[in-house]
Amino acid sequence: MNQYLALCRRIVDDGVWVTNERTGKRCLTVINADLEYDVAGNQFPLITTRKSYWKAAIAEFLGYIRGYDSAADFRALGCKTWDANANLNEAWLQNSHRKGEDDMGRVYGVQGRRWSKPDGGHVDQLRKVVDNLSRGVDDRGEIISFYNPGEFHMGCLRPCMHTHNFSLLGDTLYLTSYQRSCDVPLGLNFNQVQVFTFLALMAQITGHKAGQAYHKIVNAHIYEDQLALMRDVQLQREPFPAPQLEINPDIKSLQDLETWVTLDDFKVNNYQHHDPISYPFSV
Ligand SMILES: Nc1nc(=O)c2c([nH]1)NC[C@@H]1CN(c3ccc(C(=O)N[C@@H](CCC(=O)O)C(=O)O)cc3)CN21
Ligand SMILES: O=c1ccn([C@H]2C[C@H](O)[C@@H](COP(=O)(O)O)O2)c(=O)[nH]1
Repeated sequence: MNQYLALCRRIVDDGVWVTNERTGKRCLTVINADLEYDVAGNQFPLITTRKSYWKAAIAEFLGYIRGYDSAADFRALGCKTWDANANLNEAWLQNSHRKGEDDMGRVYGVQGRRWSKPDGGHVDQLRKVVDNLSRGVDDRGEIISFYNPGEFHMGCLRPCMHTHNFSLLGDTLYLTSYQRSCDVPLGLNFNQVQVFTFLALMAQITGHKAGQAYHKIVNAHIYEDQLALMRDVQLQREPFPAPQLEINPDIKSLQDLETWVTLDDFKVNNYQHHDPISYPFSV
């Protein structure tokens, strides 16, 4: 939690105003942030200086794991975060690749599970990583990349957290995740939960101990209409100790994640938090 607050403070104190063409808003911006999560010690990096909707964050990630491309499928899991980008983003609404209501196009999970090969067929990146790690193999390329510039025009948004790189040292699994663009008041709440949970889940289904997760962010920003709430409300609050994440131990394979797992298979224990803060969202 302290590293999150330090990043917020750094943006408020040292950030530079940058105008963003896509949203038409100015963002207070810093470059380069390195966050680290103690998955081994189950220090769940949930924001405590406001109420954080961690279930929606896990649901969103489960949708990526399943390769979903429809905001309706995300809603069915308990996550509304793709509604606006799928249905209110003017450029995407005009795009001939959009297949209708709720379609997100070839984003995130579609690339992770069905990356198109130029000679036909698809690559299932996640399946390959799970299979290797389950055999105790780290080929130094256990990478899942959602970043496919050749298909950006076929999706509603370029991926923000775009690459997840797993590493095995002995029987301990590590994860390094890369993010090109980060909405610190809203998106990072979710992304911290997702990086942590991804490592915890992958360790569980491949039969390894979880180590640390490393989260590397390039452009970290606060939108102009979020700044006062962050500076004058959230940053004035004292954080509580980190809660713990409990995952149903019956989840044992990628197939389990693809078929029967729901949000009821995740619990957070000892979550103490301050009141909710409703930050504006930019489409
Ligand atoms: N501007 C922007 N920021 C983002 O963080 C973001 C995007 N766009 N577009 C794609 C996804 C969607 N994500 C989102 C979208 C909405 C919330 C949000 O509204 N969160 C609220 C309430 C969530 C709930 O009730 O479930 C929050 O207070 O955290 C968070 C992440 C993250 N991404
Ligand atoms: O997982 C996510 C997804 C999105 N974001 C934020 C970061 C930016 O504020 C927007 C995306 O806009 P771009 O113009 O494509 O950079 O969404 C996030 O923080 N986390």
